[in-house]
Amino acid sequence: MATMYYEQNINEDVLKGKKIAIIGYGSQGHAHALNLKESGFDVVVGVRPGGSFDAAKADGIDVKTVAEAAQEADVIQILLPDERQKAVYEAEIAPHLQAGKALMFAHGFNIHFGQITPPADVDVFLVAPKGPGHLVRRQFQEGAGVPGLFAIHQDATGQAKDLALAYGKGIGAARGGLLETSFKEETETDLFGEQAVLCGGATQLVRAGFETLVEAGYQPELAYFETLHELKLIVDLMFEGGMATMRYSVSDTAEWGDYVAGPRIIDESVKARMKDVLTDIQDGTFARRWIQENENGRPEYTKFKEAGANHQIEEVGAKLRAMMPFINEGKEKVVREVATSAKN
Ligand SMILES: NC(=O)C1=CN([C@@H]2O[C@H](COP(=O)(O)OP(=O)(O)OC[C@H]3O[C@@H](n4cnc5c(N)ncnc54)[C@H](OP(=O)(O)O)[C@@H]3O)[C@@H](O)[C@H]2O)C=CC1
Ligand SMILES: CC[C@](O)(C(C)=O)C(=O)O
Ligand SMILES: [Mg+2]
Ligand SMILES: [Mg+2]
Repeated sequence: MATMYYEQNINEDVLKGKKIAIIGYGSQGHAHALNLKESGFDVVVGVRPGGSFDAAKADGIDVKTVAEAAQEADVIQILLPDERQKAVYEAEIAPHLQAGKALMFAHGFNIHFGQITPPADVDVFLVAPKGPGHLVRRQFQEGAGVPGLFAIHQDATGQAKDLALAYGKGIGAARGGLLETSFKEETETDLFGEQAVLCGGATQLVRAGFETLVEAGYQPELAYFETLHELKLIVDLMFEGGMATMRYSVSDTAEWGDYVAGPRIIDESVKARMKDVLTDIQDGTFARRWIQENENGRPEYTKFKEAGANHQIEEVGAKLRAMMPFINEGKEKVVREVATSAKN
């Protein structure tokens, strides 16, 4: 059984009075910084001048360079893209990691795969929300919370676990539940989930369904509604009450089709390939390829991104969503960021 912690089990006083540096103000960074600030913690954001530096300032956050924020903080949470963390850590964070400070992550990639090796006299732990940063922020504002994982890599002060729990409470994750894990388990399961199910699996399933209908002569707009738009509504029901609740709401015809056709699509061969993907994660093959891809200037990443953005489903979807402004009500920030993001 997992060990879970909720708000009522956590005393956040251990983190009160400490200065928390959030390094990066992107998807997770803005959510952690704003949620912690509104939970009464002392937050400084460290980011390079330009893009998100100005966004943090506009949000009323105390913003400094990465080195300045790391220097003045007791707790340093690295919320930069995984592939940038090593370089920024070595140049701007490590020189300010005095004994007794805490170094944090929201994903274990750089510690687990040996990219960053902190000194032994600092605490090292992670608090990893199980959801996108913009939803971590949105749900916090709504009084809800995205659940999270926490793990301790080094406990130099004897306070690492209490600090991690207090931090998790500050960002709202303890409203949904904080689950105790290890860096290895968090890293491998997070990579597997995003590759096989949440991002890779889901987008390929939707894309294959859309293409199958369009290639068979059905209208692309209808195919979009059927395979992408409605997926959110179906998943909402699973989210609210599990698969049984979804199956209760759909027709018996749909439920029967679910039982007989589902296993024809996602069969044992899919599971075998999921196991291959997991093996590549566990033995470091995936990490080595991603690190190498970045060292090469991301040629394949750029090609895949362009192909995805130019797919017909995106063009059709954009037109249909423009006629449904209610979809993005209160959510303009994410949509605007996607439109202008070069992520470089
Ligand atoms: N995205 C998510 O929802 C989740 C992410 N995580 C983990 O959280 C961490 C952060 O990921 P995510 O939020 O996606 O990251 P983002 O890609 O959103 O981070 C962007 C931020 O990093 C800054 N940045 C990038 N390069 C540098 C640099 N060289 N020097 C200083 N600042 C820099 C950007 O600044 P600028 O504006 O100047 O470019 C921006 O503030 C990762 O470890 C990830 O695995 C964990 C759970 C979910
Ligand atoms: C599912 C992708 C994720 O792991 C996340 C939002 O949890 C990420 O790395 O962004
Ligand atoms: Mg994740
Ligand atoms: Mg991830």
